[in-house]
Amino acid sequence: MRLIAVGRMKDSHERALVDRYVKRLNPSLTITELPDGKGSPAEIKRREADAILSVLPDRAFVVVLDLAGKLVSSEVFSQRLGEWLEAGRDVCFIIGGAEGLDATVVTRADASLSLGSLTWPHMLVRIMLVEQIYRARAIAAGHPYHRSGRP
Ligand SMILES: C[S@@+](CC[C@H](N)C(=O)[O-])C[C@H]1O[C@@H](n2cnc3c(N)ncnc32)[C@H](O)[C@@H]1O
Repeated sequence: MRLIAVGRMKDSHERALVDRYVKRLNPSLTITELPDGKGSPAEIKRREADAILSVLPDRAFVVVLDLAGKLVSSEVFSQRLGEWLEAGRDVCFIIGGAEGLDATVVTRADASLSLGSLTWPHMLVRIMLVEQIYRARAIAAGHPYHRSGRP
């Protein structure tokens, strides 16, 4: 699996949180950080989109993190992720920068995921996404990390 994310995570506490989950993931997750775009908001989005699309592997199964994306439970996310992995394509998550994702990236996506209707800073989204990927794989493996709390 891959994660393409705009912006460098400089804060060591944030990096430690990401590492906490990434080091336990199976299959592994490779994170590619892209520099923040420069210029007007529209130019920033277009430049970041060019950079994102240029590093996407061929045949990637692209999942964008988007406010307007699909809202799913952790259990459903676990099931979907399992299906995407079994399909054998390179599952590639994308998190935008401060201006969000350009329409060209959203259009390229095979799936979209929302973490709710609140707007989160992209570094927090990265932390929450890797936790949810870890949780999804724990659910798939029957590991007690996840407790649904509901019948
Ligand atoms: C600060 S947000 C960008 C906000 C931008 N105004 C927009 O409408 O997308 C940076 C990135 O974090 C991700 N993001 C933020 N909140 C999210 C949410 N609730 N669900 C999914 N992704 C989110 C998206 O990938 C977004 O491009």
